[in-house]
Amino acid sequence: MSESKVSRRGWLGGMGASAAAGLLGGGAASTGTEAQAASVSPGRIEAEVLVIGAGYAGLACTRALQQAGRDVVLLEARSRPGGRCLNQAMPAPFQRYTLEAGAAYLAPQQTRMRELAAELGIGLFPTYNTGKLVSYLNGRRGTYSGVVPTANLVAAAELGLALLNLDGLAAKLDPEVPWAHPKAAEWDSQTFQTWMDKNLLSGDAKDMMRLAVLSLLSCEPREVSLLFVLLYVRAAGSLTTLLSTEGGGQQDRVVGGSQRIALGLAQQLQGRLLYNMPVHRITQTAQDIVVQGDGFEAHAQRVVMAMSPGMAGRMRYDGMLDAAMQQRRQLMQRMPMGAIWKVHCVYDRPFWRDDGLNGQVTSDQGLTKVTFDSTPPEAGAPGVLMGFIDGQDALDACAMAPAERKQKVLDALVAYFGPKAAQPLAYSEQNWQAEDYSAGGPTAYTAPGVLTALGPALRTPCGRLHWAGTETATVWLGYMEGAVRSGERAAREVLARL
Ligand SMILES: Cc1cc2nc3c(=O)[nH]c(=O)nc-3n(C[C@H](O)[C@H](O)[C@H](O)COP(=O)(O)OP(=O)(O)OC[C@H]3O[C@@H](n4cnc5c(N)ncnc54)[C@H](O)[C@@H]3O)c2cc1C
Repeated sequence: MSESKVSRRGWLGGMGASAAAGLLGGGAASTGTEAQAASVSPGRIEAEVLVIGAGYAGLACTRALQQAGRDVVLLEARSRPGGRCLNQAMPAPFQRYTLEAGAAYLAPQQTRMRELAAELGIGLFPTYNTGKLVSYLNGRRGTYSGVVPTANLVAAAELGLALLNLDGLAAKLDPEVPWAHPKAAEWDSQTFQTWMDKNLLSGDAKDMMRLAVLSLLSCEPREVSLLFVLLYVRAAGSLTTLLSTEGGGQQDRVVGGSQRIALGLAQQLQGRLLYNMPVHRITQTAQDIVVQGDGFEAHAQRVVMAMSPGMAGRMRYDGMLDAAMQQRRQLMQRMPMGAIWKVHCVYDRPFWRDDGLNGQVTSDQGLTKVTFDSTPPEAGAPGVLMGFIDGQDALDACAMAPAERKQKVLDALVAYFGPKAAQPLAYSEQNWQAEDYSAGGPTAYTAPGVLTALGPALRTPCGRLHWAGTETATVWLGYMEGAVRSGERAAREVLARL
């Protein structure tokens, strides 16, 4: 393997103290020293391939290139790996336990993530799923089992049929080229709300379907294209798989938090992962491709952008005027992120379990409408209720004072789980809209017209520039699994061209 030429002296001179701390291993995982030791010229990095963004896509891509014997450097803006996946210490006095502020769950079908966990010796455990779910619809509280709330049997039957109908449509799509389906234009000319209005009669069924979209994409049905929803479903197998705990998207959790897998991958990269390196400009020349950020310049033969289209769209791109790049630029303006908060309420014990409840909620009101039991697996750990705030609620929550927001969350939990929920011993919240290098979550989506007009631009390389990130995946698009697979696909693309 040829050696990267990386100047440590130049970076330390050109960057602030926190950046320097990151370079010296002060971030969440040590950067190691191998690439830095190959320092030759101030402020300049040289590698065969540069990967930008150390979320799961970038980590998987860099690892695959390194395993293929290529000289690769991974540049990350933050001082930690994992991107939309973030472990946090629980608030005092429970700080020895971990909360997952971002991605948490793994489905049994998410095989690459599970293989990586196994390889790193990181265990999984089942999401607490014993007992009934709570439904809170039209101001009435009930309990149920399975995927669909049964408080209104007619609506439940209608919803069940709608799920089957959507699964049937999704199954016809080729996830590599959903825009090539004969009905793609029809499906991409309407929002999911339009489809719901045409296909669901009862208000309750519409409310529950809205909740399904909110919980999967953190956007409103009126914002997202039907074709995109079908692609999302197709990439995961079925809507039931996406919405299920046992056997589906929420089946398992990672012991110690899902960012552990990212930290483990980062550690394997032996100094090729550099933190506090936000990239601002990418220039393609006849000989190479140049990446610039605060106080550094990096040269390579190929660059992989491993982040959401919106984040990639914030760069300045020079020397790339071909049609593929013009289309990519347009796409990057047209793929907004969902809006999401994650809140955690910590209690001395998981009291809802005593009432035969598994901590999961389906609600059409309240600031948090979907909750899970996020109690850590350690014996004697405190009970934790996690709530998502999605879509319009998430946008509204940005404008609330912290005390008001917390009170609204607790009001909702009291409605679902009773008065004991009113007094958590600790409370924490994560606002993904406020994260500079995510700007929302869990994934980007497309409004009508975008996939059919610009879908191929998701993955088409632009000269020496390649695109990864979960949004470019065809399997478990929007999930950690999709991110890993997208990174490995981009690595194969690069290897074929080096
Ligand atoms: C609240 C929440 C809950 C979720 N729940 C789940 C779940 O339960 N299961 C699941 O599988 N998925 C879940 N997801 C989705 C999952 O987190 C993402 O699909 C996945 O992490 C995306 O990985 P990525 O590598 O594609 O992008 P990212 O994780 O966004 O990584 C991109 C990286 O690029 C970096 N970057 C951005 N701009 C620059 C720049 N200019 N220069 C250098 N670096 C830059 C960022 O800092 C980041 O590290 C959730 C997400 C959120 C937010």
